[in-house]
Amino acid sequence: MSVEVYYDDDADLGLIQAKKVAVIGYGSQGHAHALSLRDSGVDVVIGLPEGSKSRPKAEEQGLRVLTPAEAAAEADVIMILAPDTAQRHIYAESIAPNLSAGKALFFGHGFNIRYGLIKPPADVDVAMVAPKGPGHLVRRQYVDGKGVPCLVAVEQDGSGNALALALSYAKGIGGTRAGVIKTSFKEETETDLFGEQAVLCGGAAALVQTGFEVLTEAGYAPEVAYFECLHELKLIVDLMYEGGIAKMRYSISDTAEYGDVTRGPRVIDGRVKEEMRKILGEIQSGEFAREWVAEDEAGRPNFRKLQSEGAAHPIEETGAKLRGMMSWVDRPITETA
Ligand SMILES: NC(=O)C1=CN([C@@H]2O[C@H](COP(=O)(O)OP(=O)(O)OC[C@H]3O[C@@H](n4cnc5c(N)ncnc54)[C@H](OP(=O)(O)O)[C@@H]3O)[C@@H](O)[C@H]2O)C=CC1
Ligand SMILES: CC[C@](O)(C(C)=O)C(=O)O
Ligand SMILES: [Mg+2]
Ligand SMILES: [Mg+2]
Repeated sequence: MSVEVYYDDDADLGLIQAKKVAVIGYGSQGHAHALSLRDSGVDVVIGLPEGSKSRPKAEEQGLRVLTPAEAAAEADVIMILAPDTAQRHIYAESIAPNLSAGKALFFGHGFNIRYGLIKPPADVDVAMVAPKGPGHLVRRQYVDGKGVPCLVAVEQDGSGNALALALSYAKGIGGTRAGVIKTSFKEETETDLFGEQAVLCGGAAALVQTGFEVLTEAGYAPEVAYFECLHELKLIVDLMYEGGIAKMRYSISDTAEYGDVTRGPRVIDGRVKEEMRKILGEIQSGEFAREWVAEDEAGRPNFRKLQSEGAAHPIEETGAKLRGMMSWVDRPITETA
């Protein structure tokens, strides 16, 4: 199945420049979209509740900040970049009353539409521009003249022009510099959740922590284990990013490559693949979404406990000490780039 990939020449920045855009939320994605759209010549307003800790950050950047309802009322395009679990409440209280016919409702991830938590009226555009990368790097890449690839999708095309508008928005945040793939809300949501759970975040973090534990429990120095299992992973993944697994294997020693092809499949074996299939099934059936919404509504007790355990893992203390010695690595997260 071939996909459509759009680049700078396929998108007209003028479409989004002609609209007023409300970015609801100013966190990882919100600050990146808002600042890059503004730098692309778009009229942007931020929607945040009174008392939000993000307000001073947006105001320091010279952005106009209103409440979500006021921002939605002013805007032609409303991009929701608040936490997924908060979006249905923000929509009901602040956006729906201000979502008149002809406006566009945009998302950075399809969770609330895919699982039926938000049901917009038929006379508005509903589209998604979902960067395939963390917001702080979306902004950093834009500033550096590069871009993070994005997915776009159109759920409702009230105007008949929703795809062109989404592509224009994607160009405004640098996405079309790297490539923008047209997909559906369903495909984006299910693949994004799978990727972050099984591979990018859940899988990778568990792999790193487990490797670190095996080495340190066997008596090796935590510092050596940290460099081996975490720090060097970035350098190995950099080669994969540049030229695939083939380029990584070209650069490593043949001893490493032999160990890679004979031992890797013993670590990530049939049982792991079967578990990945189960995780995908929970995403497809809506089980994960129901669990996450219920956990959030209960005040996130299990999530908070697991977050604390992760933060207390010995690899964090070792890493903090070592990164402190490498000024180029210990780079603060900033919303001001
Ligand atoms: N993080 C990422 O890189 C990616 C995220 N996404 C998607 O982007 C969306 C935003 O995620 P992310 O950037 O991580 O979110 P963050 O948690 O980083 O930021 C959320 C922002 O929303 C604000 N907020 C919280 N409650 C409300 C409210 N009731 N009304 C308005 N604003 C509110 C927060 O303000 P305060 O400071 O006051 O809490 C904060 O500014 C999600 O749909 C996510 O799935 C997609 C791709 C990657
Ligand atoms: C990989 C995590 C992510 O999906 C992302 C940065 O793309 C997220 O939801 O934060
Ligand atoms: Mg993602
Ligand atoms: Mg995600």
